[in-house]
Amino acid sequence: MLRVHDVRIRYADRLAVDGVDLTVGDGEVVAVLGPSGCGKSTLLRAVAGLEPLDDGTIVLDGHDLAGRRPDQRPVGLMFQDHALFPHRDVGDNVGFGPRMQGLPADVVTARTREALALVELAGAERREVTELSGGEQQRVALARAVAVHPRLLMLDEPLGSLDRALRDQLLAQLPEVFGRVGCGVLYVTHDQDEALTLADRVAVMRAGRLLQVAEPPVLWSQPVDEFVAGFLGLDQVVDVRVADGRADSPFGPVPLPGAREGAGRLLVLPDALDLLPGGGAGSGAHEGPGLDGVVVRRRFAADRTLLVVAAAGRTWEVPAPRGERAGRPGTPVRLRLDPTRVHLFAGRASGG
Ligand SMILES: Nc1ncnc2c1ncn2[C@@H]1O[C@H](COP(=O)(O)OP(=O)(O)OP(=O)(O)O)[C@@H](O)[C@H]1O
Repeated sequence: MLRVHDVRIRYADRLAVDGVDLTVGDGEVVAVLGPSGCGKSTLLRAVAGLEPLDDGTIVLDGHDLAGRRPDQRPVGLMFQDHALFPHRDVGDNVGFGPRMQGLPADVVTARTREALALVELAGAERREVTELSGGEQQRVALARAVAVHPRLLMLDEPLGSLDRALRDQLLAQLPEVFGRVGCGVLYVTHDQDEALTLADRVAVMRAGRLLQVAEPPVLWSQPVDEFVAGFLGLDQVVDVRVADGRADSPFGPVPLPGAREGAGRLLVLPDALDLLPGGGAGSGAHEGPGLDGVVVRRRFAADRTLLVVAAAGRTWEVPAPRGERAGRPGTPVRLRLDPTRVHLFAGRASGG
């Protein structure tokens, strides 16, 4: 439905967007994920018609958007600073787009009602924007973006200004809203949680270029390089040497059928490791790939407890076993590696 082809956008002497190709299908949610300054917003602004292209094309529903003003493009926009009109009430804010489209008053009213219901603010038309909480304001901004019945909904860091609890709450609601709106969605964020939670496909951007566009499980288990992995929080990477379909790693030999020979870097996925049950250091030598280490500390993540284990000159994280005394600092343990939960980075000499 949306086809961005070889788009370049230059500010003075620097390319903010450098040869980007990206598609969004009807009903598909695509997240553009990348660090601050990588060009995400510029790309989104270009699709909205707020930034001229230096090169490339943007086609929506088969129509080249070149020369179409922002208000002539069938897109809905929502930004981090929601930019609601403070002196108008909720209904006037949400009805703004449909009014600008020249729709009759009764249609504007119906669109407004429908959009507010969608974000669970039914009946809030006459409330003052200034009296709403931050989360409610963001929902009004979302309602305003969908009230125009866009073909493409574009959101730029829509949850960026919210505190953690509100952010999580809205994050949980967004998939249903997107599903009910039913149009394509382009979602810009620097937060990998948001991208992986919401998107059918994630495009990872760095310095104006897209490094990888993939479905979340693929991105997570087969990142193209260490930057993409690191940006997703995957940082358990070790040097290996591959020969005869096996990687010689600190865990011992790891089978990698078909992998290219030579030096490489092996990503150990977060779910690859557990503790050998009942195993102190030195036990389980015949249990497949493993590594002896010592518990450093416990770490509480949102929904589980992890043990930080020192082994082979670095630390690793494994799910903590149940039980009060299990995994006390100083306890010798044996890490067990699931050899199917690793990924060898395709690289110069080490690809595979
Ligand atoms: N109007 C402008 N004039 C000159 N340079 C700009 C302009 N807008 C953006 N840039 C530069 O272009 C690059 C990309 O900016 P952009 O806002 O697209 O990045 P971003 O990934 O969205 O970052 P953030 O999440 O911080 O907004 C940055 O280096 C930025 O400084």
